[in-house]
Amino acid sequence: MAAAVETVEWPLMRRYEGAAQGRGVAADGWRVCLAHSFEELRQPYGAGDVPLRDVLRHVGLALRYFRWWVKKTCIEKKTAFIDLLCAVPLQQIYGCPLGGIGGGTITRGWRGEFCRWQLNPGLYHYGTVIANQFTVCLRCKGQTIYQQVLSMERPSSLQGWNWGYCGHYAFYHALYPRAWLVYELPGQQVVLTCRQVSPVIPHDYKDSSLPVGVFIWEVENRRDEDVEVSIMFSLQNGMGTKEDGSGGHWNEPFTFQKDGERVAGVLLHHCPAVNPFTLAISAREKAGTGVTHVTAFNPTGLGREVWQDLLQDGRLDSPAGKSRPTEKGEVTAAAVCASCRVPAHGHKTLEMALAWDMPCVHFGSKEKLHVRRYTRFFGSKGDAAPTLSHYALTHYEEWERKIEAWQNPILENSQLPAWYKSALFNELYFMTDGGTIWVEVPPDCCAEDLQGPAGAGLSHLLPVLREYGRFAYLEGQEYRMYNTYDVHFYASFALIMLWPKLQISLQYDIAVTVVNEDVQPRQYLMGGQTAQVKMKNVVPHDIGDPGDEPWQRVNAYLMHDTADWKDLNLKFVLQVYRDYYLTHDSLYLQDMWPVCQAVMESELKFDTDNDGLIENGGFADQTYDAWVVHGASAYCGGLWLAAVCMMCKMAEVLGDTEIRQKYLGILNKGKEAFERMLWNGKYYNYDSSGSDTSSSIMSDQCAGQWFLGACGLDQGEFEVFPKSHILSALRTIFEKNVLSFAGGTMGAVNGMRPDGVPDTSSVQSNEVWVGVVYSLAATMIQEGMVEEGFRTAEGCYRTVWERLGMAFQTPEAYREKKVYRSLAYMRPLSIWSMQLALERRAGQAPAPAQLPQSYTHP
Ligand SMILES: CC(C)CCC[C@@H](C)[C@H]1CC[C@H]2[C@@H]3CC=C4C[C@@H](O[C@@H]5O[C@H](CO)[C@@H](O)[C@H](O)[C@H]5O)CC[C@]4(C)[C@H]3CC[C@]12C
Repeated sequence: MAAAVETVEWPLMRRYEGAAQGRGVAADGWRVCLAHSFEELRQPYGAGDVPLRDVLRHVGLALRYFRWWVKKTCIEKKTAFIDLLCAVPLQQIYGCPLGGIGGGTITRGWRGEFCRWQLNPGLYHYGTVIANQFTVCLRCKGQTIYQQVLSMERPSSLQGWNWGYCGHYAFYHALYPRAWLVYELPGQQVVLTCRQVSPVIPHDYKDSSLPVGVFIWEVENRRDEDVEVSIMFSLQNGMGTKEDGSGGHWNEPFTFQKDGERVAGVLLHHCPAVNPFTLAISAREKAGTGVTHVTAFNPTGLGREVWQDLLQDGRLDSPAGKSRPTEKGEVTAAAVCASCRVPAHGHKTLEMALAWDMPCVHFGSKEKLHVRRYTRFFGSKGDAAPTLSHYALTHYEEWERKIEAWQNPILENSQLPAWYKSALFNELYFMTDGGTIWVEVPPDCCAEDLQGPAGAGLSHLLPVLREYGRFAYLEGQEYRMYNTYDVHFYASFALIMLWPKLQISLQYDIAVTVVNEDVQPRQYLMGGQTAQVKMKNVVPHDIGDPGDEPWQRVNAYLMHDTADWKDLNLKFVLQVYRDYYLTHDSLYLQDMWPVCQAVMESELKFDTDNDGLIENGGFADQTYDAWVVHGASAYCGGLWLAAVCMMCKMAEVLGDTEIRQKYLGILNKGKEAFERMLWNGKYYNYDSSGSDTSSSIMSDQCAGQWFLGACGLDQGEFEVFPKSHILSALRTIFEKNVLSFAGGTMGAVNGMRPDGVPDTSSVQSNEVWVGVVYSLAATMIQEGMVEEGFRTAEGCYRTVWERLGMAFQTPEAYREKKVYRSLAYMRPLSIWSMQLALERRAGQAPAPAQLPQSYTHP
């Protein structure tokens, strides 16, 4: 047993028996031995986990939901936007997804499997396609000495292949958007390192949109003789759904040459009635590297012909011409093989790619045809797979240089803990694998088409959307709503810091919906009341369901009527100023200003006693949508004061003295009311209702301060919350919600009673929300509690990535024991606010925006 790896640093490497470290593997990231298995298997939160009191409280909701679910799934034959009755079972298998932003994703597992598919936008198919493999063939002196599928599986199909690779000799290492698989080939003195690269590059709006992934195979020959090495990449035509056998799919070999660079491979044309696409597997031809192929084979049979073909000479037969279209019930696959000679004690590289071209997409309703972002560079005819493959294989080195230039300053900072470096980059997987879609605005589209019937009067809407397209990502893979806004508030830090133009574009889309309405009546499931889908002058909950027609029909969420939610409007105002502060985009600020005023006007009606502070409505009227709030509250009241403060600041920047005066008056009154009604000497009470749990300690009580601090609006004339109160509240949260919960090892519980027992008054007060914990950690860092901030966030990372096996599917929530809720969720992207807080402390954050010339005070 070599076990040369430090197991404290890599707790998931205990079973590693190899000695190889691989070639060029990053020093930081998430590392796991392929033989590892996670001991704790959690369950999705289900009806059985609901305490009797909550059962009684939610019985009406349960009945209404059940009725709605039956209608949706059994009568309309559609899937539910949240399926509480059929949760996706937890599989502890996922690794880095392949693909850029918004062109679809194919996730590989950490054991190398192709297992999670999101080619139809926002709609996931979970299933490992067994034919999708890399196989290695080694030949010495003209004889094949070793041929092995690089998979631990022993499937019932393709039994003519040599399966069952020993996982103790391989490990996986992820540092998104790259990942490495290191295979020691037992007894062969050959080490293979497969580096997987996707084009996810901050501030890049071209290559980051491409639906491609590259696999660079580094082959190390430690023998005293030369070895001929072949890597075969096999792929099924389709995603492993029943559609693969629907007939009419076909494959064809291709070569593509440009600027003296040549790639060769096979195109797999997949031809369903809706959203047809072409997959391409390919390799780069260069001196000393030969590329061969099998155009079509049966992946459901024994696979002997392909196996023998490779075994014979380390090459594939390479027939010319295309395959015939498949019959109904028939499935087809193809393979590409790259081969080279590696000298004794030498090293060689083989470069392969997977590209997919689904240029035009329909959502579930099939009403509108959308054209993906990458088509502006590669065309929308559906013939781009060869050029995409060539582009990927000739540009990945440049992508890696850019990725390293972005990541290295953080990775090389010895002050930062290793787990944080892994968390920061790996959590970014959701930017592409959040059901993400990035589409073009049609060229014939005019401002009126985009602004909706009410005409939003946004002067730069059209140029922004024309230049940068439209972007949407899901609340979660299991919560199928695009751009859920109360949650995006947390995640938006990743977007504004890395792809600011996409955040600006998303905000324009929200602004349009604000001024528009949808008067269609419907019943809301939580309260049972009937109200219209979307009211004018309020921010929607979400931009729609990809199973329907997003952008066109917003507010897929029908648990509550969110026109009465207290946080959505405020979160719009807070993001507008934050975005302006970080981008200095004054045109954006000017366009958003009337919208901010409109939503704040709507919000003012929630200040029923005119004390300058809004009140919650006695139901779960904010992002904690199953945790009731009465009267003034730390969470919404704090967000309100922060938004009022930002209204003053924006009015100042824009020279709008009247509005500035108005909100200054509200701010002064509201601050006084907030302190009087909620401050208890140690922290801000959950709410002012005086109920049994109104003195609960909410981990998110400083959310307003979090945003103010991120925008440098937390001191001097802009000090909204007294510094001493914020520090005392954060210390209390650290002591109670973090250290007194699960021994301080699982992050912060949402609600804690002052006596150190979690608040079980609602299903959500008793949960840890990973994204909230990362934002809390950022707030702590902003306030100088750096160690506490890292300790708080570390609990979540270690729980999710190291203990529960939920890598690349970080859930919204977990409890101390047994259950989790909503896998692969948007909110944890808030970890990027920790990075912003660290950069601000180090003096690297952008300078505050200057006043635009035309808007300077008179
Ligand atoms: C009689 C039955 C056996 C008792 C059943 C009780 C259940 C009906 C409820 C118990 C737990 C409830 C769910 C808790 C969370 C939910 C999430 C929510 O959607 C999104 O949640 C985010 C918070 O996590 C929020 O920020 C986003 O804006 C929301 O889009 C939808 C409701 C629910 C699923 C909730 C439903 C009812 C229970 C299952």
